[in-house]
This record gives sequence, C-alpha cells and structure tokens, in this order.
Amino acid sequence: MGGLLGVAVLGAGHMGADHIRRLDRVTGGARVAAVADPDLARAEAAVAGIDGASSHAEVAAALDAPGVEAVLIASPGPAHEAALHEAFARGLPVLCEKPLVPDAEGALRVVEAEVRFGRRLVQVGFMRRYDAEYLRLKSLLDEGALGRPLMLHCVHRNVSSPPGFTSAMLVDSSVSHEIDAARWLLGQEPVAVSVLRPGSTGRAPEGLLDPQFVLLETDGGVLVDVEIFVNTGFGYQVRCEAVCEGGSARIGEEHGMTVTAPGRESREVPQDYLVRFADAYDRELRAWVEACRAGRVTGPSAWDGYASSATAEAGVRAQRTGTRTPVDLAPRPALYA
Ligand SMILES: NC(=O)C1=CN([C@@H]2O[C@H](COP(=O)(O)OP(=O)(O)OC[C@H]3O[C@@H](n4cnc5c(N)ncnc54)[C@H](O)[C@@H]3O)[C@@H](O)[C@H]2O)C=CC1
Ligand SMILES: O=C1[C@@H](O)[C@H](O)[C@@H](O)[C@H](O)[C@H]1O
Repeated sequence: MGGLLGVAVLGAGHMGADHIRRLDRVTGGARVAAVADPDLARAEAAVAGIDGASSHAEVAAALDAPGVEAVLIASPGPAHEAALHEAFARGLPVLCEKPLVPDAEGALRVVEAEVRFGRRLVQVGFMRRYDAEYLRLKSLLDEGALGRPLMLHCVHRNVSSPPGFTSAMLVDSSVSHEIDAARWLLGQEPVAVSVLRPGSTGRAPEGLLDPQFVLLETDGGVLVDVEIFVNTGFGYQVRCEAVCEGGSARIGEEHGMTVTAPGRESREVPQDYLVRFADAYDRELRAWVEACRAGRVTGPSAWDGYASSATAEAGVRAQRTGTRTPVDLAPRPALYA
C-alpha cells in the first residue's frame, strides 16, 4: 500500500478523540477518513480541521465512506461486537479497544467469525504489550534469568471512575488489562479466579464495590493478585512485580518528574492512562498502521481478547458468588496457534 492508510474511527469519546489526534498528528502512515458517533456533534467536533475526514451518526455510513481501509473501534465495550461483524463483512482490518467484547459468548462469536474469514483481521487494544517497562519485564522473564515465575503482584488504580461504571466493570474492563498482561508475560492461561473485597471507599458512587482484590490461578501454577481500585482520588498507578525462584522484578513505580526542594522531595503522580501509557498507545497505533499497510495483522489477537473476556466473566461470577470460579476456555483454533 503506497498512500496513507484511511481509517474510520468508531466512537469519538475520551479514547476515540485521543486516537484521532494520534492518527492525525503522531502515528504517520495513516489518515482519519471517517468518524462515527451516535452523538453526531461529537463526531463533527472530532473531524474539525482534519482534511478529507467525514462525520457520521451511523457506523455503517462511516465504514462505507470513501477511502476507508481500516477501522479503529473506540465505542463502549457492549457496542464492539456489532462493529466487529460490520468490519468483517467488509474485510477491513480492525484495531479494537479492549475489551474485545465484554461477554465471553460474544467474544467467541467474534473469534469464530474471524476463523470463518480465514485470516486475522483484529488487533485488540491491550496497549501494555507496547509499554517500554512491560516489554523489559517480558524480556527478562523470557530470558529466564530470574528462574521460574511464582507470583505476580499487580496494582491498578484510577483517580475516579467514569459515570455508569459498574462493579463488574472493575473486573471486565479494568482488570482485563492485567489478565492479558499476565497471559502474555507468563505464556500461561488462567484456570480459576477468586475475588475478595474490603469495605468500599466513601469516594465510590453508591453501590460500587471499589476496591476489589482479584486472584488468578494459572495452568502453570502461578498466582496473580490484582488490587483494582478505581476511585483512589490520588492518582493513576499501574504496577507489576514478578516474583521468581531466583529473584524479583518490579515495574511501574517511576513516572513523572521528581522535584527536590529545601527539606523535601516529591514526585508527580500521573492522573490517568492517557499520560501514563501515552508512549504505549503511540507504539501500539504505529505497529497497527505499519502492519495494515503491509497487509498483515499483528499484536494481541481476537483469541487474546476472548481469553481475557472469558477469564473476566469468571471473575465477575466469583465477585457475585464469593466463590473460587473455574475459567473454561473454548479450544484454541489453529488460526491463533
Ligand atoms: N486501552 C485503554 O487504556 C483504554 C481503553 N478504553 C476503551 O475504549 C473504549 C471507549 O472508552 P471511552 O472513550 O472511555 O468511552 P467514552 O464514553 O468516553 O466514549 C465512547 C463514545 O462512543 C460513542 N458511542 C456509543 N455507542 C456507539 C456506537 N455504537 N458506535 C460508535 N460510537 C458509539 C459515545 O457516544 C461516546 O462518544 C472502551 O472500549 C474502553 O474500554 C477506555 C479507556 C482507556
Ligand atoms: O482501559 C482503561 C479503562 O477503560 C478502565 O476503566 C481503567 O480502569 C483503565 O485504567 C484504563 O486503562
């Protein structure tokens, strides 16, 4: 492909608007061809100043707009499945924000549709796989210098949850990142999930179970614990420590500037993912655009999206029943071997 990759972006909210800016000004090799949002004013505002980009209230109209060769889905999770099938019907490659589809059945339908299509079309937006610190941790574990991993201790904190955020979403939206990161770092699949929780913070909206403590068990015998706390009020913190037979490695503690003033030292705390993971999103989109232009699809697959959603669904059941819940993954199709 010689020219710029024409991308239709579905959803022009928080994430969609940031990806539109990135495609337009950072990524290179791509251009925003169309934007769809049922809130048409939002789609219009998102394309303002972008030459040749059209705005639409309907997904189909954006996908059929002139020059569209690829799709970036940044609508809310429950809208992803329909959009993915629409993209498949047109043979368009897709970067789909996480979660692929929040429920396991819907995610599996997407996997099956891609298998019927016969080749990969989907990259899922698990951007931590493109973060410099996560990449270093992955290399270290792969080299085996620290020996066999035994435990991952993870922390995932947000300043506040957006309107409409539910107790299930702490697991199937937020912890979906740790589930994917653990599968990727360890090369192992989760087999069971348990969820415990302390009393909720007074900062959380009425009825929201926040924080929660999620424990994954893997088929390689590793325990992965995740503190998910989405109304801390103080900062965006994502940490991961791998404890292995021969040592441990920790990422996620040094972000922002450290200021030393007379008698004290202080460090900035990022306030959201757009700051903490800015470089990772840039790298993620560059990799996607380059692959699309070369006629390939790389990165986290629809199968990874399904595995994360199936694990999260077991986690939501564990949260509701208070019991350890097995994760039953469907057989992995050869397309994702
Ligand atoms: N990778 C990451 O770190 C992050 C990923 N996300 C993911 O990005 C997606 C969007 O999240 P936000 O931007 O935070 O939500 P948002 O609520 O800020 O924006 C969603 C936008 O999609 C529009 N929309 C609703 N239904 C639609 C449909 N059927 N087709 C097209 N647009 C539709 C809404 O009008 C809204 O403008 C979600 O899947 C979320 O999980 C969100 C934050 C961070
Ligand atoms: O994906 C994300 C959001 O959807 C989710 O709500 C946040 O908890 C995560 O930190 C962010 O990365």
